[in-house]
Amino acid sequence: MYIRKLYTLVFLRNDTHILLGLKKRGFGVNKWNGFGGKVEADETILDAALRELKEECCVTVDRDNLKNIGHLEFTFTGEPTLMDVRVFSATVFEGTPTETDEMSPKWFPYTEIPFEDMWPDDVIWFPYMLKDKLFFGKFHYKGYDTILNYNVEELESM
Ligand SMILES: Cc1cc(-c2ccco2)c2oc(N)nc2c1
Repeated sequence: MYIRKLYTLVFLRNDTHILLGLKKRGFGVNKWNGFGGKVEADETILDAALRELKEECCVTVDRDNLKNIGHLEFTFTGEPTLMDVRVFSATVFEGTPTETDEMSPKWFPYTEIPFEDMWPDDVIWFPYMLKDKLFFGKFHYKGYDTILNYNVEELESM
């Protein structure tokens, strides 16, 4: 029986590049990732995704243009929390990605995604995202660097 905590992760994409942010502090520091964070008690998951994106890189997305593309669950040996991460992507957005206290944004060609400086699960589920397939992945970590076991499946709908 886990304590489920909701998080969001947003990826901005165009035909050739994906926007990643280098986390400058806190959880996942020094890893490239999408933009996101905790869903607060007083907000919807979608509002949290839009809020975190704006806070972390000054970009705004119309909620109609934010697509829920995946769902990830992370558990950790010896810890009671389950991180329930809702993954979104957008191709239409307003504003220029700008560095903040939290994140340093950078556009990466799809052929140059820096997996060695990202969470170890990313290399496993990114291919689903990059092929525009909906996905559900469960990862059980030992610490924050080692995946003990995982499962990823393609979904017909979220
Ligand atoms: C354990 C873990 C957590 C997250 C996370 C924290 C907040 C939003 O996502 C990840 O993100 C990615 N790409 N792998 C991740 C692994």
